[in-house]
Amino acid sequence: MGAILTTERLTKHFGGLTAVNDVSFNLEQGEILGLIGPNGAGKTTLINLISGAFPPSSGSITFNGKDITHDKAHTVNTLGIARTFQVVRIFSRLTALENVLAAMVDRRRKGPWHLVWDSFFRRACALTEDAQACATADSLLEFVGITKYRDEQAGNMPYALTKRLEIARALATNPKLLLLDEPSSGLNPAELTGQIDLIQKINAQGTSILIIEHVMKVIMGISHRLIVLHYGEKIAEGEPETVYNDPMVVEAYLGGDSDAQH
Ligand SMILES: Nc1ncnc2c1ncn2[C@@H]1O[C@H](COP(=O)(O)OP(=O)(O)OP(=O)(O)O)[C@@H](O)[C@H]1O
Repeated sequence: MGAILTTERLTKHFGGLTAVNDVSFNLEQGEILGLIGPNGAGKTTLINLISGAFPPSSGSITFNGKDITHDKAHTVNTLGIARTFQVVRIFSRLTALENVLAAMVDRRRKGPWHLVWDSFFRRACALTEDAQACATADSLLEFVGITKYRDEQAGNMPYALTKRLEIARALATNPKLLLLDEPSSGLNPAELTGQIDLIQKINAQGTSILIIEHVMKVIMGISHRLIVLHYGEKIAEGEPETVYNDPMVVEAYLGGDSDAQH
């Protein structure tokens, strides 16, 4: 199928600190690629670079054959890359439906008056022109399993379901590549299983996924391949079982003071 994402010698310095150092990898079309490494290894920085949150110091990023190295976050999103965050980012005073609609409005780049959330969204679903948007938002809520909370303020939703809402918001931009930053953090075992099922369901629909995860059960269970960062450098890449047993990885990450949750 070929790579949907390629980084070449990607590097990011923060002052004297090199958070990502000379990292090259491919993410294949339709793949779930796991990104692991100890705290501070550079995982979130790598996702920030790919999603256009800030530019790399050097190196390049190619998405779908296009150089996106210096594209800003909104452009990257428009091209088909969406992300979630380690700490959930949703609008707690908007309902679940409004949260998804807001993500769709962002994507459609409407004028600023569309940002007057209260007046807009209360009427949105009643307007014929936005009926399609509402139908899409409703189907996304159903897809991630939170239809019951459609008209609840997101701030009142259980934590695990806010993580699903954030995924629904990312899917609202219709991504070809989804970047998930610790989608299982803070979830109990039953919720973990549900999260794994959801990620696999998204992938089964053809969306490629790059996932950062500390919960080994999750990352080993769903990744087609793993890459490992350590002090900003890629130290291993390959089949999950092989990487998991790589002595360098055991030494750097899975042994010692690792915070990996088995
Ligand atoms: N905006 C920033 N400014 C300065 N330093 C930063 C910035 N973002 C990250 N860093 C530093 O870069 C290094 C890598 O951080 P990063 O958050 O990417 O690691 P991580 O592997 O995602 O860690 P964790 O698993 O704890 O989330 C750390 O030393 C961090 O303090």
